Amino acid sequence: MIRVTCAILEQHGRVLITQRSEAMREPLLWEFPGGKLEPGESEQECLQREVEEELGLKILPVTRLTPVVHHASHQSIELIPFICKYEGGIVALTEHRAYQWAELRELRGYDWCAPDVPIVEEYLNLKQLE
Ligand SMILES: Nc1nc2c([nH]c(=O)n2[C@H]2C[C@H](O)[C@@H](COP(=O)(O)OP(=O)(O)OP(=O)(O)O)O2)c(=O)[nH]1
Repeated sequence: MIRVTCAILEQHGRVLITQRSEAMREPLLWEFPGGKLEPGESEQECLQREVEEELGLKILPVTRLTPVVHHASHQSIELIPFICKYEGGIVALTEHRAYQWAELRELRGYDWCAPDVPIVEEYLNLKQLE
């Protein structure tokens, strides 16, 4: 099982979401930035490293939400979400096709990677936007 962390990065009541590029697996779907856990790394360290690599941003993971296990034909992943605070930097995309600071009420309208769907629901539930 591949373990992947992802950041629900909040700022000014919006959340940063990223669109996977044509070159990535799951092309053009939306996700929360993050990536695979490396040996010896904590989940929070992984997230800080990945968001710095992918977006050039400093973040602080604050609240861990419920991990989602997803079985696809070629692999199984455990996607581990954290609500995160922005700490610094300006967005500079290195891998993704696009990003959006999405309003919470718009979040359900994006074409998400399958494992992200329950995470969006848990997050909106937490924010009382059912
Ligand atoms: N980062 C991220 N990956 C996600 C999400 N939802 C989801 O299904 N995934 C999947 C897509 C990929 O199969 C896997 C993460 O791989 P990745 O390619 O983004 O991570 P990485 O940068 O560490 O990997 P690599 O390209 O170096 O091999 O998890 C999500 O919200 N964020």
